[in-house]
Amino acid sequence: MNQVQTLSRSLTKHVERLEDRQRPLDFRLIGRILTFTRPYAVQRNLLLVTVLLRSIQLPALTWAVAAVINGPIARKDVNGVMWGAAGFAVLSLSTQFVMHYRQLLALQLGESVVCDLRQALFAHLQSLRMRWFHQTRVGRVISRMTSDIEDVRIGVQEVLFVTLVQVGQMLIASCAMLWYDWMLFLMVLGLAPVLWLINHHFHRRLSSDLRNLRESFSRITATLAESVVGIRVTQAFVRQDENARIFGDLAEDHSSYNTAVLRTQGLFLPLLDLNSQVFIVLLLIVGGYRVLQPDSPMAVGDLVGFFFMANLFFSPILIIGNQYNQAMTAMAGAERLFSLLDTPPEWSDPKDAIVLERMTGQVEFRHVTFGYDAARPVLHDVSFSAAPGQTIALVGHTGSGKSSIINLVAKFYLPQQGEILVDGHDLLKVNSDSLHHQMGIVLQQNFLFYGTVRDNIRFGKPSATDAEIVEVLDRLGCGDLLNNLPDGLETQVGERGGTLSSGQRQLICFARALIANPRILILDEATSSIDSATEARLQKALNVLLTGRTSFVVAHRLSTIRHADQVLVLDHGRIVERGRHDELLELDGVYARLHKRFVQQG
Ligand SMILES: Nc1ncnc2c1ncn2[C@@H]1O[C@H](COP(=O)(O)OP(=O)(O)OP(=O)(O)O)[C@@H](O)[C@H]1O
Repeated sequence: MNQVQTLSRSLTKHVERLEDRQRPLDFRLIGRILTFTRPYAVQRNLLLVTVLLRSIQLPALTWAVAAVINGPIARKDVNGVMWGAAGFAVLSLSTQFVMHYRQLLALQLGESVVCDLRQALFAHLQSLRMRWFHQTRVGRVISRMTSDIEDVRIGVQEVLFVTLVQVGQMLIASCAMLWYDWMLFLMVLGLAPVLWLINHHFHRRLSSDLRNLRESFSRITATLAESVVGIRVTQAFVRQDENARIFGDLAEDHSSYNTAVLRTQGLFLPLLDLNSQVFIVLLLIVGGYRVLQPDSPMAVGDLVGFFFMANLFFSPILIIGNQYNQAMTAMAGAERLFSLLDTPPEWSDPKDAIVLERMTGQVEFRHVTFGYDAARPVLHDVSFSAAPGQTIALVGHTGSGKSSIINLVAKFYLPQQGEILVDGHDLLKVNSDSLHHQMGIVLQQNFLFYGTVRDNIRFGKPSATDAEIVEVLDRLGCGDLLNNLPDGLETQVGERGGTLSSGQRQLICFARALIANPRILILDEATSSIDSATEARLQKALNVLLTGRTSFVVAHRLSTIRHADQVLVLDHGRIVERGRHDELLELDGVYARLHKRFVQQG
């Protein structure tokens, strides 16, 4: 198999993992969506009234035309025709009025439901624990919030009420046809399933063609995105021709699916039309024969009225077919949305959780064993104690368990065995918010949110004034940082802080942590290399940040380790050495070897 086929295959696999776009109607799900309309019961009930009126109005309009033809026109009664036309005009005006309000109310109801659903989903997402976020792809979370909710919105705003109007219209048209001529009505009833079957088959085929089309489009966009992001690698490895060939294949693939969609539409739409024409021919023959009978109870006007009603009976079949398709899409979206809403957080604080008032910052691990997957522990029987105000440096090879320890201190995960105590309280029994309020975290990636420098620093203390922010920056020895920024505190940091240098980003993260004045500080030192002047600055700021609080530092700088009260050396999830820097050097073990490498690299 050549490379083009391999890539296409792997992309196909990726796309095959796309979630199902449709699922059968499920009244449990529909009921659940409808519970979101409860706060808007008045609006929803008014909407149902307009739906009822709409289903009556269209047949009534048609009936009025037939009545005028059959009555005043047949009698050549000019006055009657004028009154009839006026009556029709009034009825038609009221029809438009009701249609306007039906659409408006449906629009408002759909928007309200979607807005509430989005908020419920966002609040729920924030309550989920770290493991869920690690296991779930961001794209999936975003599509819950966007395309799935959008499908539900269309379901509420359009599908539900349009279908009700159409079904109502069909029922009333059926009654009218029965009244005009029950035999002709039976003929119409016989044709309805044929039309429904053709329509259903058409939609199924179209839906499968459209799915192929969507998937091929996803392959194109995925390849395009990769090509743009990875252009440097492409050019460096002179892969342009190869990539162009792969892209060409995908583009041809997409084109063939597009043709298939058009071919399906081109085949079925005339077929549906033909079906209607056949129906008209049959109705003309049978209806005409019945009217022409000398003792026929059916007048010409009745036949005209019957034609109109038959049209009102058949046109909803096509519309309902379309809506049915949309409804199945909404079902798939709703099912995914609700299954996310029903995902419980991995754990919750006990009801009587201890609220930590003012912590001293004493932390103790007692025989802690932990694994992201319980069957595969990454920390084994870890025990240590950190006195208030101490700095604990975590050192070890990559994957040795340093970040896992800070994940446990921060109560992002719970251990499988052993206990973690803060101020003597088992973390399991501690109220998480009260812990997090007194905890500061500075991560390696320096995550900044979209907004200004001020917004980002205030994240640590929403009530902080500008004076407090400036004071914190001064304490960190980086007051001049603001002068170097184009708009001072007002400077936009761009997406993820993209408009700032990595040193500036780190300082802002330090300020964000310091302004909250945490009792426990967690710091994953950045490994990115920065110039020595910035490095010295960060070190000074770091010393300020660490002073007076219990700190856990995943240390990458020798100076941080030297100043630590305790260095914990990890190897394959176990603490293999512990002590101060000098003591560990004397041991001449794992740490001494790591140190040698540090010094050589440094
Ligand atoms: N979210 C996760 N899900 C599953 N396994 C994980 C997760 N995070 C880390 N691990 C695994 O746990 C082990 C310890 O990882 P950890 O991140 O604690 O190491 P580390 O010492 O901080 O490494 P580094 O210095 O590279 O950041 C590794 O084997 C890693 O593959």
